[in-house]
Amino acid sequence: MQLPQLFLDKMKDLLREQYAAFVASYEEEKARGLRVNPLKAPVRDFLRIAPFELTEVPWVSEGFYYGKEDRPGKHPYHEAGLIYIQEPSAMAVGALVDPRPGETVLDLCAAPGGKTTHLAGRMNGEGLLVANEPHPARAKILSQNVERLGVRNAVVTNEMPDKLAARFPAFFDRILVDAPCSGEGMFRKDPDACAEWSPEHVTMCADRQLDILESAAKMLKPGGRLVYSTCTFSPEENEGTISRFAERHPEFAIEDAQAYEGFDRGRADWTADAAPGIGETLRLWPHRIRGEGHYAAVLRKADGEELPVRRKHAKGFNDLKALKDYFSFADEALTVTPAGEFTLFGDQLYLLPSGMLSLDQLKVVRPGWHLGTLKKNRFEPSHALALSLKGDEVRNRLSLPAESPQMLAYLKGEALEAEGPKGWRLVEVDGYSIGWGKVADGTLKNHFPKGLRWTGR
Ligand SMILES: C[S@@+](CC[C@H](N)C(=O)[O-])C[C@H]1O[C@@H](n2cnc3c(N)ncnc32)[C@H](O)[C@@H]1O
Repeated sequence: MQLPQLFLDKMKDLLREQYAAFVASYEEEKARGLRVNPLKAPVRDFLRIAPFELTEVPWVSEGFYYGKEDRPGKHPYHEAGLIYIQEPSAMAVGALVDPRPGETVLDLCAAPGGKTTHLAGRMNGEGLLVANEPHPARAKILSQNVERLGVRNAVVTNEMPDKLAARFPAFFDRILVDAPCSGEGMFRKDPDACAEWSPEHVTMCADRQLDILESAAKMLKPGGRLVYSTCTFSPEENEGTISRFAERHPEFAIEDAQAYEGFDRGRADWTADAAPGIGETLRLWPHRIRGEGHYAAVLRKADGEELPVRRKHAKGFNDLKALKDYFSFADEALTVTPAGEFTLFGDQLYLLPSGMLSLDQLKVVRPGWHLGTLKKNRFEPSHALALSLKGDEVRNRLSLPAESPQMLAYLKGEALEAEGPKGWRLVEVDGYSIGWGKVADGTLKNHFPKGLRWTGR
């Protein structure tokens, strides 16, 4: 692989005796990783059914390497949201954020959603997760991944960080800034990052990272945890950005980020005016672990009183007459009735996560748990609702084995034979929800979304 000469010269200077091993790592196979989604299945249950060659990623309980011949991204379990394909080093970041159920969490640079879905899994559907991505097309992909993994408590926004900072001052318990960067750590995986690289790009990225951190700092509660990460090696974007931020923000202290075998520490000698604690940040190197390059820092904002702020809470939509068809659907098809603060976007019905602030004037891709469409005189449940439901939350289900011809036919959008009562039926793969069907006269009409169908397979 052809790496930029200026990049190689710089790495040689920094790494010295480790340089040869570092360069040799570019000739090695990249590590392939997947993360089990605990919102769908506990890890031990997934391991019982997984048809892949899995070995544990040492730093994340939900993370596994898979074999070279495996194609987990093309398996019905992927479609059902049981797994997320994620680069193993990147999994370390979600674990450092370490969110708890019930907390208020922000993922500020979130697409395509690897870390958002990791955080969501750890929050177990409780609390509020705001996932933001300024690039519109990427925000859409983020939203699709939130849907596929059956996340109930996330709001997806498409904003610049400063716009969010004005709306959410001192609001979040934990914030992740997985910053846009020069991507040096991904050259092996992503040749585009390699082609874009230049010293000027590194400097531009470092300045942008500082701006993003400024917004994040405003949105964190006193005592809150801020995790900063990049997938690049350049000290300017790692120790440099964190040191510049810490100098401007004495209310933040760098905390010890938990290290595992093969993880290295941030280098105070690689930046001018290194912040105290820079040696407690993490560097992950491809020649030291089975994963790509990453950097991560954990910071804590000092406890203290913030000036009281007036918050405008999201106003729910509670027109019971308009919601009548939704409640009839829930009565007939479900054993639970998702309820709380509803919100309507056009004819699309959502449930807002608890504690959500007003979304007025913000670009919102997904305002919460998508329940379905309020059609004229009937309610049609959404694919997101199907993916987030467990078997015991629905009255009627049809579980198909992953390898069965019926499963493939369902994913291709075909109708299936089905006995039993008329009405909505949750289709499952080996007991895990994957979509809706509607039964009448012995036939299950296929409601697997057209855009997701497995055509050509
Ligand atoms: C490293 S990627 C995030 C990867 C993601 N966290 C994941 O795990 O899947 C950085 C993201 O930041 C977005 N971004 C670019 N400029 C930004 C800005 N000024 N503020 C916030 N995010 C930005 C990029 O579009 C990109 O999607």
